[in-house]
Amino acid sequence: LELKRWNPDLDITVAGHHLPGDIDPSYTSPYAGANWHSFATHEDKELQEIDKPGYKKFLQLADSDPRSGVWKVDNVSMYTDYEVSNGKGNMKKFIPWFKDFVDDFEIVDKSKLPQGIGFAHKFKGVVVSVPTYLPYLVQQNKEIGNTISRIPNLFNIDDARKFHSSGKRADYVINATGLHANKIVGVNDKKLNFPVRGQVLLVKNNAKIQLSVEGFPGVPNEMLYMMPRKEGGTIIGGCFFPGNTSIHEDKELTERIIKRAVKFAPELIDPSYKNNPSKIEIVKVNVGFRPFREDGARVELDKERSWLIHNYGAGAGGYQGSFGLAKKVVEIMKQELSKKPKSKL
Ligand SMILES: Cc1cc2nc3c(=O)[nH]c(=O)nc-3n(C[C@H](O)[C@H](O)[C@H](O)COP(=O)(O)OP(=O)(O)OC[C@H]3O[C@@H](n4cnc5c(N)ncnc54)[C@H](O)[C@@H]3O)c2cc1C
Repeated sequence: LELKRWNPDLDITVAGHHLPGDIDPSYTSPYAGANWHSFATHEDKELQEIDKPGYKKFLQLADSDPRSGVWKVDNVSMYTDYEVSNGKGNMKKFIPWFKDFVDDFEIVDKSKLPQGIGFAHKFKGVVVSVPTYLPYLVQQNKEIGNTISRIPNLFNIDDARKFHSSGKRADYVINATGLHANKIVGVNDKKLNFPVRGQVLLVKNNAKIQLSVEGFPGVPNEMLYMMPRKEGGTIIGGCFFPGNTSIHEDKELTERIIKRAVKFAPELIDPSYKNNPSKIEIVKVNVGFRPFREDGARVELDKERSWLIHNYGAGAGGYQGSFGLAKKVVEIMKQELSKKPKSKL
């Protein structure tokens, strides 16, 4: 979409074995929450630059295009007393790099924190309702003149050139194959690519804000986060389990997630708030796999194949980083096309 916006003359086919509407553990995007909450450290300027455009874009979509399924909701991050004491007084750890970048950032006054919480901050956040946003992207692609195409599962990257809608060989391929990118013959990547399991609940209950709580003793890979969706209902998670490939719901984790959610957001089961049910009503349990890559996403021109551009390994931030990653691809294409102007992708 960003490529076509940059250069309307490009003849672009968006091809995938799975397309929006499909549900399959090897296709991550439908399982996400999703929100913008950059995970970049203070030192990781590269990831910060990748995440920045997404924040502005999602705010703009929330303001200007109701079809996108994006809306603005305050985002509060809390850290338990346990987490704060583990930080040994180093509060910088809890203050994100984006404090001067996002709208309305503030440290929450200690007097307003619930029991057991040692520190919290807040900013103007966005929630992307994925079941609305993915079909919206398909529609946007069609309207702008790109072709969407379902293709077989490819085992060799050279085959990707065969699937241009014109029937002719594509001049360029952007490899955005997510989880299994490095298993495709020809995608030579020495870095480790690995799934990080997530389990989130879609519930009928409505939360007031986006809330995350970190620091539950004895379970370092679990946290609480919730994102109320524009159409109603809330996504509640979660966990980060690297290398765990179980596609089955962990029922005990579901129970822990519910217990934490009700503790920190009692409005979820308060009928006086948006007619919420008086208990948590689960619509769906989503188990998904974040496509992590050691040292971050790979966005570059391939060293051996001059027609191949990689864009995979977005990990836990494929939505928030999407516009920044696309920007990098556009930069690469700009350089390439300055060499040969008319292209099929
Ligand atoms: C529980 C959970 C919560 C998340 N929450 C957030 C969040 O709040 N914010 C955020 O920014 N991110 C979030 N993420 C991360 C985000 O979902 C991912 O980073 C993103 O979806 C990755 O997108 P992708 O396009 O790279 O991969 P995918 O969505 O997996 O798409 C890959 C595409 O390539 C195709 N493909 C792959 N291999 C082949 C092949 N061999 N041949 C043909 N086609 C192929 C697939 O069919 C598919 O169409 C979350 C993830 C999970 C699991």
